[in-house]
Amino acid sequence: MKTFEDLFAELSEKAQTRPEGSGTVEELDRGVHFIGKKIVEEAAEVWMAAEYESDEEAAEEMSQLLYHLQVMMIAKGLTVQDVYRHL
Ligand SMILES: N=c1c2ncn([C@@H]3O[C@H](COP(=O)(O)OP(=O)(O)OP(=O)(O)O)[C@@H](O)[C@H]3O)c2ncn1[C@@H]1O[C@H](COP(=O)(O)O)[C@@H](O)[C@H]1O
Repeated sequence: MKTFEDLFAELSEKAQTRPEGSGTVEELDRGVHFIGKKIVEEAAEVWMAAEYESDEEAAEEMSQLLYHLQVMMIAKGLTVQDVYRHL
């Protein structure tokens, strides 16, 4: 199990080292517009899962939304502190 911070550290490392086969690297290379579309898509999937699917499926969709949000953070050069200061 990974925390939000664990995942952000992992994705940041992937962005630096660019390992073969990383979906994160692929998504970062596709840029902010593509990442934004994934966030919108996953947010809708969270909503639908919360209304019509199991709690487990909703939790999984939420995890995917958090993932794509973190990819956007990295694409924009933002840290977790940059986001936390607004919570
Ligand atoms: N948490 C995630 C994660 N969540 C979502 N995704 C990606 O986003 C896709 C899921 O969202 P999509 O809707 O595009 O795909 P889908 O099959 O339609 O899924 P749903 O429609 O059912 O939501 C997956 O196929 C992954 O490519 C993730 N990819 C990676 N991670 C984490 O990020 C780490 C680094 O990943 P890589 O960069 O690929 O090594 C991994 O170790 C994981 O912990």
